[in-house]
Amino acid sequence: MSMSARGEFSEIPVLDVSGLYGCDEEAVRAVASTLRGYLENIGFLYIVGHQIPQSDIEAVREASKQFFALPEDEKLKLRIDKNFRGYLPFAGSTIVTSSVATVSKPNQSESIFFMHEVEADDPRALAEKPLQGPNQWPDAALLPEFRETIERYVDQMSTLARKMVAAISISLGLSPDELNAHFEDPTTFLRLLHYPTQKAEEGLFGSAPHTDYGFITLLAQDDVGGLEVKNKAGDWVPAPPIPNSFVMNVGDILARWSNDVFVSTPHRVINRSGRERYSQPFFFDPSMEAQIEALPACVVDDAKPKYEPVLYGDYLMERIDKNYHYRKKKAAQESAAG
Ligand SMILES: O=C(O)CCC(=O)C(=O)O
Ligand SMILES: [Fe+2]
Repeated sequence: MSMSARGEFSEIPVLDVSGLYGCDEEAVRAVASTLRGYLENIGFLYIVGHQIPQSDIEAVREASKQFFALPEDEKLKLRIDKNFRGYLPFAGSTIVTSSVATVSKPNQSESIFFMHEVEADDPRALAEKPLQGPNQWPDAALLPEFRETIERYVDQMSTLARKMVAAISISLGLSPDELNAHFEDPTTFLRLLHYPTQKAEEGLFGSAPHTDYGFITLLAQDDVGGLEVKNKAGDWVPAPPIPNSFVMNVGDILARWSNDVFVSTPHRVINRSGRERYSQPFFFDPSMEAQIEALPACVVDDAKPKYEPVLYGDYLMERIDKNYHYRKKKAAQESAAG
């Protein structure tokens, strides 16, 4: 593929990560080294050779289709809550912190978020720590296998994500476990997305141009297409469906942590297909308590790091409060009170 410098790309590269699963250290280093180049220059790649069965990915897609096919009042019983778990109806989010575009029309999608599970009687939930509470599940009488399917997938995706975290560590010359230490209680989001067919209209997006907040995103998409990634020239490069792959991308906190060695690249979705589209991004992020401070491996000599250290939890709450309508009133009250 043609890739010469940062941001100059005309397609999204494919990386076979099967080498990460063996014990050949040379093979592990080779994967990590190629990965580093992609994360530095593009911020996006496909990964293949992961160990997640296609049938488990498809089971989640089926579960997602069944959920979105429920009557609206049934879905609204799970309306997204203060812990960011649940259903975000069609046109529920407009990205206002986007530095990439002036965005005014709501996204043409509906979605449901499942985060890491926190039981109602968990001390974190009882103390009302931000984003710590139970997930909201559809009625098991309506969708009997839904919860099991989702929970199995979240386990599998977390294992894959940890592999990728280790590979990123290695790519930076760190020990494989160095970054994983910040993911002791990882903040995870599985988002199931449904994009109805949309009309071609200026400024109308399934998902408006944005960067992801977190560390890495691992996305499974159906065969419809519509995801696009922005290159340095400002062209939108398609990331079409590739069987058995995940699209992996760098989120803002990884870019910040790496002192901008890695790049968090704007992307968007326009569903021009005339078909409905389903996708399932999995966001794997640090513990809320993790201190995110420029990795020494990413700072040249005695240069001053570009960003102040930040607690992941503080950073995340600020981003979430800015972007979602349903939280805005609450956030305004909180800042008025504080
Ligand atoms: O649906 C997709 O392909 C992308 C979704 C996305 O970018 C997001 O949810 O952050
Ligand atoms: Fe995204």
